[in-house]
Amino acid sequence: MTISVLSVASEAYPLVKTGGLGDVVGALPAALAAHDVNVTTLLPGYPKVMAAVEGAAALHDWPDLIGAPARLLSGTLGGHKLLVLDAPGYFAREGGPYGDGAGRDWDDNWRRFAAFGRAAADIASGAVRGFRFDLLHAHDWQSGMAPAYLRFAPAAARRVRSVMTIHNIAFQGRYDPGIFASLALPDRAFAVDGVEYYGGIGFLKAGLEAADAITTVSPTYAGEILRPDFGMGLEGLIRARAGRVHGIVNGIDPAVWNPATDPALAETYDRTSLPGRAANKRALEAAFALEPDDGPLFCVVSRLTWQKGMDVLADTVDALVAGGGRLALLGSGDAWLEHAFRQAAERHPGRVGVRIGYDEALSHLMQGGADAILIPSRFEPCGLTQLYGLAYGCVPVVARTGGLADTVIHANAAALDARVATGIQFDAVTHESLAYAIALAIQLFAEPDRWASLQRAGMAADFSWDTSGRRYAQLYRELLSA
Ligand SMILES: Nc1ncnc2c1ncn2[C@@H]1O[C@H](COP(=O)(O)OP(=O)(O)O[C@H]2O[C@H](CO)[C@@H](O)[C@H](O)[C@H]2O)[C@@H](O)[C@H]1O
Repeated sequence: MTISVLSVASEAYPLVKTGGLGDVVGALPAALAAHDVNVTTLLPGYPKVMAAVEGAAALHDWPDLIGAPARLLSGTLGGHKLLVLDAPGYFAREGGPYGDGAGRDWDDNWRRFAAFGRAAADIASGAVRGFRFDLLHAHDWQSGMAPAYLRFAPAAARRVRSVMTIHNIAFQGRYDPGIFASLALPDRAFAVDGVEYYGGIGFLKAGLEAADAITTVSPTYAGEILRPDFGMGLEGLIRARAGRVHGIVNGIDPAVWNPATDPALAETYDRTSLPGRAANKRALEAAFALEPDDGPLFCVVSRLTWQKGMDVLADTVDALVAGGGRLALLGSGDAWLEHAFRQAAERHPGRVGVRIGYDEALSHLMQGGADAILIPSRFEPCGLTQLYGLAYGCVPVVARTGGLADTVIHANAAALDARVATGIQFDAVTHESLAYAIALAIQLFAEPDRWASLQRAGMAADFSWDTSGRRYAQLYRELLSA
């Protein structure tokens, strides 16, 4: 039996992406189609998303959706069904999906994403003629109210199952209790097993409490968030619902991330033609004004934040250069970290190149041209850049946490001898252990056979969506038969 799922998210590649959430939501429809699951994606009508549904006729109107009018439009996303919530009062703004160009969050984010969640629940439960879904799958706090609205719908409404996925627990959508009156929920929803969260309202909390199942994006992280240091206030709830928590690792979309076909590369290559990477290394050096040489070239493609351990990396750049390495960094985020990396580039001209900003094509060239990618995250639900690194022969050097622990095989002596190692892991996110991991990478790089073995083993690993798509499909079926 084919299952129809409404996937509800604030980002989906290629229409809107600020990070890994966009990649995963963009890849899910194809990943699940192979397992007899029909996915329709619902996105907010940001200007770029609206451009993709230009001229579409309205399928439904909400005269007053949590305080502003909205309509529903349809289009396609990579050949799969797309629904767009056109609500100009909420989404027709310049800037990013969550804030203005200067990075300040919009003051009315609670209203924007409450409206989004409300619309999702209406659509899933059949309020829009022509649409009927078996299950609603919500991603991150921006969609967290959708399962809550389903749960607190009038008793007569059709029961629709729901799944809440945590991609990043650090962002929780936490607001003052004063907004409750505007959410159009029954009074009983303001309760510890409802939308109430430490005296206020929690959007992610609401979704986690209401959903029939909770998933996160790696098995290790699913275990970590039971603990206070990773659960960030939600660990109690997650422990209470532990029987419903599943860790399903992300895959990568081979149509977008494949070094044999990638149009962003200077030269395409595969596992049998690794020397083809040299042309990409030269192009990368040119793009970052680095001295061309054959020594180890590290890269970073990351949000510049505490989560990603970028403060520790900033303290370790000098050691990396002193050891004979070079660094190309692409990222944006906290102003003080952007400043620290700009200064590092000034200290080490030709050895450290920094590009502050967001550049999708350049991120592909970095994976295709750098020798290793550094990912010193303090927590990492799954991580995608290490998966791209593995697929591209750009050896990941990662903190042993979350999905990084699950997807990289550390180059210890036994793994190297068995030729199964795919990268380097280190334990504590400190200057000392990161410097040690970088030194180990430089040492292994100096042994070309060993290094090529790391690259080839990584490129041979299977991170396609096939296995994970099957697991989501299985979970949906279990929930529908319960
Ligand atoms: N400056 C830049 N220019 C171009 N591209 C850039 C960029 N900065 C980052 N990216 C891209 O954004 C994505 C980042 O994805 P990650 O999974 O590594 O982390 P993120 O924290 O965003 O995702 C959260 O959700 C995902 C999805 O579940 C989890 O894997 C992860 O652990 C979790 O923190 C990658 O595609 C990367 O290439």
